[in-house]
Amino acid sequence: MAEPANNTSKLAGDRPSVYSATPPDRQASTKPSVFPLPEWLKLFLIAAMLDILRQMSSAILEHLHRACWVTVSFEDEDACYTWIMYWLSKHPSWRDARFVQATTRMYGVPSHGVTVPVQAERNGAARTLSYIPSTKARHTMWYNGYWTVVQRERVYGEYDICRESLHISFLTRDNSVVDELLVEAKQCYVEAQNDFVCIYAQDATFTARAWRQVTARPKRPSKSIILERGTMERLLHDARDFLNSADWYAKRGIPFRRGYLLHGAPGTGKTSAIQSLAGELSLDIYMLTLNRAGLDDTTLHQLVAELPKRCIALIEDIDAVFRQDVSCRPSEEEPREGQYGGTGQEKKEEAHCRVSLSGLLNALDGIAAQEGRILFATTNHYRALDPALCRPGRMDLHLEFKLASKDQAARLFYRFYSDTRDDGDDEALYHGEDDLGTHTLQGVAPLSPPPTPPPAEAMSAVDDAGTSSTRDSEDPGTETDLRQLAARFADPIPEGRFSMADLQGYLMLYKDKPEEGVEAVEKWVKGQNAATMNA
Ligand SMILES: Nc1ncnc2c1ncn2[C@@H]1O[C@H](COP(=O)(O)OP(=O)(O)OP(=O)(O)O)[C@@H](O)[C@H]1O
Repeated sequence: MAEPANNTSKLAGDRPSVYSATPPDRQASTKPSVFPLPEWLKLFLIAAMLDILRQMSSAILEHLHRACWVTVSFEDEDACYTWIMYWLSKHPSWRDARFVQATTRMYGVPSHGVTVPVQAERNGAARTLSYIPSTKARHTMWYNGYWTVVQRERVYGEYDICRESLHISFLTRDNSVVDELLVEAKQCYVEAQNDFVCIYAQDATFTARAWRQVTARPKRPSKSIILERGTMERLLHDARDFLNSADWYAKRGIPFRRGYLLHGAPGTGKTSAIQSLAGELSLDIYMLTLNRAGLDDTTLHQLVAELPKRCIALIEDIDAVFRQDVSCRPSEEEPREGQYGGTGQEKKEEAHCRVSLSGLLNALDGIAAQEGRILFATTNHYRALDPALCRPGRMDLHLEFKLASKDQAARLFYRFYSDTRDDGDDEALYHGEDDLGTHTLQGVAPLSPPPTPPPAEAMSAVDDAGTSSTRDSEDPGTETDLRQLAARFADPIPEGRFSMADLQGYLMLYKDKPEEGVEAVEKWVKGQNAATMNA
C-alpha cells in the first residue's frame, strides 16, 4: 500500500511542490492574489473581527439589559446599605436558597433575622444567625412580582480595606420599583429599631470619612436615670422644646442651635442620660472621637457635614484632647490623674491627636448650624475646658452630675430590686417608681420585714412624698418593706462620696439578696474610706 505513494513522489521529480498539490484541472482557474496576506496577518484580522463581534454583542446585551432591567446599587458606607441588608436577611426567599452566607451580623438591629431552623430548636444559642446573599453567587428571587437578581460584591481598596456593595436588578422598565424597595426596607428597619437607640461612630479606616453604625442599645426609660430631682426632666423638656422650636428661631433670626455640656465625676450617669434622652426623642447618636488616629480638622469637618439632620452628636470627654496643650487652663480643682480616668493609653492617643481647637470650634458651629442637630459633650474636667468651647451658642446648658446623695442611693436601691420579679410590666414599674411613694407600685419583689426600724434621716430621703400611696397600694406590705430597706441602705452612705456606678457595682454583689446588701453596706463604706485613706 505504501508503494504508489513513493512512486508519485518520484514522478513529481524536481517540480515545485506547490504545483504537485493542485489537481491539473483546477490549476487553470487559480489566480494569484492582488495583495497576498501573510498567514499571521490573516489570523490577526480574524481575531480582531471576533473581538469586535464580541464587544458588539456585549454592548447589545448591555443595552438590552439596560432597556429591560432596573438596577440599584448600595455601598456599605451608606446607611441604606444596612436597611437593605437587614431587609434581605428577613426575606423569605433565603429559606429555599441553595447558595447563601450565614452571618451573626445583625446590621444594627439586635433582633432576629431569618433564624436558622436548627438554632430555633435548640434553646440558648449564644448568637442569632441569619442568611444573607453570598458574595460568591448571584441570587435570584421574586420581589413584588418582579424577577430580581441580587449580587453582593467585595472589593479590596487602598490599605487592603475591604468594601462591600450590593446590586439589585429588577426585570422591568418601571423604576418606581426602587422606591418601593427603599420604602419597604427602611420601614422594616425602622420598625425593628423602634425599641433601640442606634449608635454611629466614625469609620475606623484611615481613608473613610463616613459614619458607620456600631451598635444599637435598648431604649432606656428616663426614670431609670436617677439624678438630683428634676434634672432629667429639665433636660428632656429643654431638648424637646428645642426640637419643636425651629420656626420660633427662624422668625427671630436666632441660629437654631443647642449644645449641652454634661460635667461631673465618672460614673454619675452622663452617658446614660444622653442615651436615655436619645431614646425618648427617637434620635440616633453619632459619637465623635476626637483623638482617633487619622482624624484631623479636615476630616472632622467632613464628618460633621455628613451628619443627618435630626440626631444627637456626642463628644465624650471633650477635655481629653486639649488638656495637655492647646487650651488647658490649669486648675487647682482639677482631680488627680487616675481619679477621673487619664490612663496611659489615653495620653498616648492625645499625643497623636491632630484636631486643633479652632478646628473643633468650627466643627461645633457646623454641628449646631445644621437644623435639628443637638450637640452633647461630656467631661470629667469641667474647669480645664477652654472658655471658647463652653460659651453660650456652643454649649447652652451646662449640667453638673454630682456624686450620689442619700436620696439617689435610696432610689437606686429601690429601682434595683423593684424589677427583680419577672412579671414583665416595665411601664407600670417606671410610672410607679417616680417618687418612691407617690404612686401605686407594681412588680415589687416580696421581701421579709427589716430587722430594725429605718433611721428617720434616711427615710426622709425616700419618703418625701408622704406615705399615702403606701395605703393605696395593692400590696402595701411589700412596698413598705422595699422602701424601708432602701432607706436603711442609704443611711450609712455619705452624701457626695460615691458615684452611682459605685453603688450599682455594690448592689450587683447582692443581686438577689437585698437584705444582705443592706446589712453589709456600712462595712463596705468603711472599707472604701479606709482604702482611700491608704491610697
Ligand atoms: N444617675 C444614675 N442613675 C442610674 N444609673 C446610673 C447613674 N449614674 C451611673 N449609673 C450607672 O453606672 C454606669 C456608668 O454610668 P455612665 O457611663 O452613664 O456614667 P458617666 O458619668 O458617663 O461616666 P464617665 O464620665 O466615666 O463616662 C451605668 O451602668 C449606669 O447605669
